[in-house]
Amino acid sequence: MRIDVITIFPEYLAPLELSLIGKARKDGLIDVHLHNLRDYTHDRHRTVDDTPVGGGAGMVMKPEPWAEAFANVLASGKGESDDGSASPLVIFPNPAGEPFTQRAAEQRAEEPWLIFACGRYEGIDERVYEYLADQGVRVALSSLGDYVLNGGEVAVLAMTEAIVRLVPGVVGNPESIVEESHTSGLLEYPLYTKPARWTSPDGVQRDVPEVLLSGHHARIQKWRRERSLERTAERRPDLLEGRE
Ligand SMILES: CN1CCC[C@H](Cn2ccc3ccc(-c4n[nH]c(N)c4C#N)cc32)C1
Repeated sequence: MRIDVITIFPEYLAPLELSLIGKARKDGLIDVHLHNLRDYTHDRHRTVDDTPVGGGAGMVMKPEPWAEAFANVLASGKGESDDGSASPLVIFPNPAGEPFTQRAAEQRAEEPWLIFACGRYEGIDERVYEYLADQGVRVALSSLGDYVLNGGEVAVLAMTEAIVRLVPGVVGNPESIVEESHTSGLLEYPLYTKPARWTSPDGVQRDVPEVLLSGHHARIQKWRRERSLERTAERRPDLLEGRE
Protein backbone atom coordinates (compact mmCIF):
# COMPACT_ATOMS: atom_id res chain seq x y z
CA MET A 1 0.00 0.00 0.00
CA ARG A 2 1.16 3.50 -0.91
CA ILE A 3 0.03 6.41 1.27
CA ASP A 4 0.54 10.05 0.32
CA VAL A 5 -0.31 12.89 2.69
CA ILE A 6 -0.64 16.50 1.55
CA THR A 7 -0.46 19.00 4.44
CA ILE A 8 0.93 22.39 5.48
CA PHE A 9 2.26 20.72 8.65
CA PRO A 10 4.28 17.65 7.51
CA GLU A 11 5.94 17.55 10.94
CA TYR A 12 2.50 16.70 12.40
CA LEU A 13 2.78 13.34 10.63
CA ALA A 14 6.15 12.42 12.22
CA PRO A 15 4.42 9.70 14.36
CA LEU A 16 3.99 7.75 11.12
CA GLU A 17 7.68 6.88 11.49
CA LEU A 18 7.09 5.20 14.84
CA SER A 19 5.87 1.86 16.21
CA LEU A 20 3.66 -0.40 14.12
CA ILE A 21 3.47 1.93 11.12
CA GLY A 22 7.18 2.68 11.25
CA LYS A 23 7.93 -1.04 11.24
CA ALA A 24 5.50 -1.66 8.37
CA ARG A 25 7.38 1.00 6.39
CA LYS A 26 10.74 -0.59 7.18
CA ASP A 27 9.34 -4.01 6.21
CA GLY A 28 8.21 -2.60 2.89
CA LEU A 29 4.52 -3.33 3.61
CA ILE A 30 3.57 0.31 3.19
CA ASP A 31 5.20 3.28 1.49
CA VAL A 32 4.47 6.73 2.97
CA HIS A 33 5.16 10.05 1.23
CA LEU A 34 4.57 13.46 2.83
CA HIS A 35 4.03 16.57 0.71
CA ASN A 36 4.05 20.18 1.94
CA LEU A 37 1.22 22.07 0.23
CA ARG A 38 3.27 25.29 0.50
CA ASP A 39 5.76 23.79 -1.99
CA TYR A 40 3.03 24.34 -4.59
CA THR A 41 2.72 28.11 -4.05
CA HIS A 42 4.60 30.77 -6.01
CA ASP A 43 4.47 33.90 -3.88
CA ARG A 44 7.02 35.15 -1.36
CA HIS A 45 4.76 34.25 1.58
CA ARG A 46 3.88 30.79 0.21
CA THR A 47 0.19 31.68 0.62
CA VAL A 48 -2.34 28.83 0.78
CA ASP A 49 -5.41 30.68 2.10
CA ASP A 50 -7.61 33.68 1.46
CA THR A 51 -10.79 35.28 2.80
CA PRO A 52 -14.11 33.48 2.26
CA VAL A 53 -16.13 34.76 -0.73
CA GLY A 54 -19.53 35.86 0.60
CA GLY A 55 -18.05 36.84 3.95
CA GLY A 56 -17.75 34.89 7.18
CA ALA A 57 -15.09 34.19 9.76
CA GLY A 58 -11.68 32.70 9.17
CA MET A 59 -9.87 31.83 5.95
CA VAL A 60 -10.42 29.28 3.18
CA MET A 61 -7.68 27.23 1.47
CA LYS A 62 -7.06 28.41 -2.10
CA PRO A 63 -7.72 25.91 -4.94
CA GLU A 64 -4.57 26.59 -6.97
CA PRO A 65 -1.95 25.04 -4.64
CA TRP A 66 -4.17 21.97 -4.16
CA ALA A 67 -4.54 21.45 -7.93
CA GLU A 68 -0.76 21.66 -8.38
CA ALA A 69 -0.10 19.36 -5.42
CA PHE A 70 -2.52 16.73 -6.70
CA ALA A 71 -1.05 16.92 -10.21
CA ASN A 72 2.39 16.20 -8.76
CA VAL A 73 1.31 13.46 -6.36
CA LEU A 74 -0.88 11.70 -8.94
CA ALA A 75 1.95 11.76 -11.48
CA SER A 76 4.62 10.54 -9.02
CA GLY A 77 2.36 7.82 -7.61
CA LYS A 78 1.37 6.48 -11.04
CA GLY A 79 5.03 6.22 -11.96
CA GLU A 80 5.85 4.32 -8.75
CA SER A 81 2.83 2.04 -8.18
CA ASP A 82 3.60 -1.58 -9.00
CA ASP A 83 1.59 -1.93 -12.16
CA GLY A 84 1.47 1.83 -12.82
CA SER A 85 -2.30 1.63 -13.19
CA ALA A 86 -3.38 1.91 -9.54
CA SER A 87 -5.97 4.63 -9.17
CA PRO A 88 -5.84 6.27 -5.75
CA LEU A 89 -8.63 6.97 -3.32
CA VAL A 90 -8.31 10.57 -2.13
CA ILE A 91 -9.54 10.99 1.45
CA PHE A 92 -10.31 14.46 2.80
CA PRO A 93 -10.74 14.36 6.60
CA ASN A 94 -13.73 16.66 7.08
CA PRO A 95 -16.21 17.16 9.95
CA ALA A 96 -18.95 17.19 7.32
CA GLY A 97 -17.79 13.84 5.96
CA GLU A 98 -19.13 10.32 6.39
CA PRO A 99 -18.29 8.72 9.76
CA PHE A 100 -14.95 6.91 9.69
CA THR A 101 -15.84 3.51 11.16
CA GLN A 102 -14.11 0.16 11.49
CA ARG A 103 -15.96 -0.90 8.35
CA ALA A 104 -14.51 2.10 6.52
CA ALA A 105 -11.03 1.18 7.79
CA GLU A 106 -11.52 -2.37 6.44
CA GLN A 107 -12.58 -0.99 3.05
CA ARG A 108 -9.65 1.46 2.89
CA ALA A 109 -7.22 -1.33 3.84
CA GLU A 110 -8.07 -2.99 0.51
CA GLU A 111 -6.88 0.05 -1.47
CA PRO A 112 -3.42 -0.13 -3.10
CA TRP A 113 -3.01 3.68 -2.91
CA LEU A 114 -4.48 6.27 -0.55
CA ILE A 115 -3.93 10.02 -0.74
CA PHE A 116 -4.89 11.98 2.39
CA ALA A 117 -5.52 15.71 1.92
CA CYS A 118 -5.31 17.68 5.17
CA GLY A 119 -7.34 20.86 5.24
CA ARG A 120 -6.70 23.68 7.68
CA TYR A 121 -8.28 27.11 8.44
CA GLU A 122 -12.06 26.88 7.79
CA GLY A 123 -11.58 24.27 5.10
CA ILE A 124 -10.78 23.85 1.39
CA ASP A 125 -12.40 25.67 -1.57
CA GLU A 126 -15.26 23.39 -2.72
CA ARG A 127 -14.06 23.54 -6.32
CA VAL A 128 -11.08 21.34 -5.43
CA TYR A 129 -13.41 18.41 -4.72
CA GLU A 130 -15.36 19.13 -7.93
CA TYR A 131 -12.15 19.38 -9.98
CA LEU A 132 -10.81 16.03 -8.73
CA ALA A 133 -14.11 14.29 -9.37
CA ASP A 134 -14.19 15.78 -12.90
CA GLN A 135 -10.69 14.33 -13.43
CA GLY A 136 -12.10 10.89 -12.59
CA VAL A 137 -10.34 10.71 -9.22
CA ARG A 138 -12.24 8.83 -6.46
CA VAL A 139 -12.83 11.23 -3.56
CA ALA A 140 -14.14 10.52 -0.03
CA LEU A 141 -14.84 12.97 2.77
CA SER A 142 -14.43 11.18 6.11
CA SER A 143 -15.11 12.44 9.62
CA LEU A 144 -13.19 11.14 12.63
CA GLY A 145 -16.07 11.98 14.98
CA ASP A 146 -18.67 14.52 16.01
CA TYR A 147 -16.33 17.17 17.42
CA VAL A 148 -14.28 19.93 15.78
CA LEU A 149 -10.52 19.69 15.27
CA ASN A 150 -8.34 22.48 13.86
CA GLY A 151 -7.30 20.53 10.79
CA GLY A 152 -7.10 17.14 9.16
CA GLU A 153 -3.67 15.94 10.39
CA VAL A 154 -4.82 14.35 13.66
CA ALA A 155 -7.57 12.55 11.74
CA VAL A 156 -5.02 11.26 9.22
CA LEU A 157 -2.90 9.82 12.04
CA ALA A 158 -5.92 8.01 13.50
CA MET A 159 -7.29 6.83 10.16
CA THR A 160 -3.87 5.66 8.98
CA GLU A 161 -3.34 3.62 12.16
CA ALA A 162 -6.82 2.05 11.92
CA ILE A 163 -6.24 1.19 8.24
CA VAL A 164 -2.59 0.09 8.24
CA ARG A 165 -3.02 -2.32 11.17
CA LEU A 166 -5.43 -4.28 8.95
CA VAL A 167 -2.90 -4.66 6.11
CA PRO A 168 -1.77 -8.32 6.02
CA GLY A 169 1.57 -8.80 7.73
CA VAL A 170 1.51 -5.57 9.73
CA VAL A 171 0.10 -7.01 12.97
CA GLY A 172 2.14 -10.01 14.14
CA ASN A 173 -0.82 -12.10 15.29
CA PRO A 174 -3.82 -11.67 12.94
CA GLU A 175 -5.98 -13.24 15.70
CA SER A 176 -5.59 -10.04 17.72
CA ILE A 177 -7.49 -7.97 15.16
CA VAL A 178 -10.43 -10.36 15.01
CA GLU A 179 -11.98 -10.12 18.49
CA GLU A 180 -11.44 -6.45 19.23
CA SER A 181 -14.09 -3.80 19.75
CA HIS A 182 -16.11 -2.91 16.68
CA THR A 183 -14.71 -5.75 14.56
CA SER A 184 -17.39 -8.08 15.97
CA GLY A 185 -19.83 -5.18 16.06
CA LEU A 186 -19.68 -5.28 19.87
CA LEU A 187 -17.48 -3.56 22.43
CA GLU A 188 -14.53 -5.59 23.67
CA TYR A 189 -14.94 -7.72 26.83
CA PRO A 190 -12.99 -6.86 30.04
CA LEU A 191 -9.31 -7.83 29.90
CA TYR A 192 -7.19 -9.25 32.74
CA THR A 193 -3.60 -10.38 33.16
CA LYS A 194 -1.48 -11.66 36.08
CA PRO A 195 -1.46 -11.54 39.05
CA ALA A 196 -4.69 -13.53 39.57
CA ARG A 197 -5.08 -11.62 42.88
CA TRP A 198 -3.96 -7.96 42.97
CA THR A 199 -3.96 -5.99 46.19
CA SER A 200 -4.48 -2.44 45.00
CA PRO A 201 -2.85 0.53 46.83
CA ASP A 202 -6.08 1.00 48.87
CA GLY A 203 -5.55 -2.48 50.33
CA VAL A 204 -8.45 -4.08 48.42
CA GLN A 205 -7.82 -7.62 47.11
CA ARG A 206 -9.05 -7.71 43.50
CA ASP A 207 -9.36 -11.15 41.84
CA VAL A 208 -9.50 -12.10 38.17
CA PRO A 209 -12.97 -13.61 37.42
CA GLU A 210 -12.79 -17.33 38.33
CA VAL A 211 -14.06 -18.52 34.96
CA LEU A 212 -10.98 -17.07 33.22
CA LEU A 213 -8.75 -19.31 35.36
CA SER A 214 -10.84 -22.43 34.65
CA GLY A 215 -9.15 -23.42 31.38
CA HIS A 216 -12.67 -24.21 30.14
CA HIS A 217 -12.57 -22.44 26.75
CA ALA A 218 -16.28 -22.74 25.97
CA ARG A 219 -17.19 -21.20 29.33
CA ILE A 220 -14.59 -18.46 28.89
CA GLN A 221 -15.88 -17.67 25.41
CA LYS A 222 -19.49 -17.55 26.73
CA TRP A 223 -18.49 -15.26 29.62
CA ARG A 224 -16.62 -12.93 27.29
CA ARG A 225 -19.56 -12.67 24.86
CA GLU A 226 -21.95 -11.95 27.74
CA ARG A 227 -19.68 -9.17 29.00
CA SER A 228 -19.36 -7.73 25.47
CA LEU A 229 -23.15 -7.68 25.03
CA GLU A 230 -23.60 -6.22 28.53
CA ARG A 231 -21.20 -3.30 28.05
CA THR A 232 -22.39 -2.66 24.48
CA ALA A 233 -25.98 -2.41 25.74
CA GLU A 234 -24.83 -0.07 28.51
CA ARG A 235 -22.43 2.20 26.58
CA ARG A 236 -23.35 1.87 22.89
CA PRO A 237 -26.96 0.61 22.52
CA ASP A 238 -26.89 2.03 18.99
CA LEU A 239 -24.55 -0.78 17.96
CA LEU A 240 -27.22 -3.35 18.92
CA GLU A 241 -29.98 -1.83 16.77
CA GLY A 242 -30.93 -4.11 13.90
CA ARG A 243 -28.92 -7.06 15.26
CA GLU A 244 -30.56 -10.51 15.37
C1 LIG B 1 -14.40 26.14 12.82
N1 LIG B 1 -14.08 25.28 11.66
C2 LIG B 1 -15.16 24.33 11.46
C3 LIG B 1 -14.89 23.42 10.29
C4 LIG B 1 -13.52 22.73 10.45
C5 LIG B 1 -12.43 23.73 10.70
C6 LIG B 1 -11.09 23.07 10.99
N2 LIG B 1 -10.70 22.12 9.94
C7 LIG B 1 -10.12 22.49 8.76
C8 LIG B 1 -9.89 21.34 8.02
C9 LIG B 1 -10.34 20.24 8.78
C10 LIG B 1 -10.38 18.85 8.55
C11 LIG B 1 -10.97 18.02 9.50
C12 LIG B 1 -11.51 18.57 10.67
C13 LIG B 1 -12.24 17.72 11.64
N3 LIG B 1 -12.84 18.26 12.71
N4 LIG B 1 -13.50 17.26 13.36
C14 LIG B 1 -13.34 16.11 12.72
N5 LIG B 1 -13.90 14.92 13.10
C15 LIG B 1 -12.54 16.36 11.61
C16 LIG B 1 -12.17 15.31 10.72
N6 LIG B 1 -11.92 14.39 10.09
C17 LIG B 1 -11.43 19.94 10.92
C18 LIG B 1 -10.85 20.77 9.97
C19 LIG B 1 -12.77 24.61 11.87
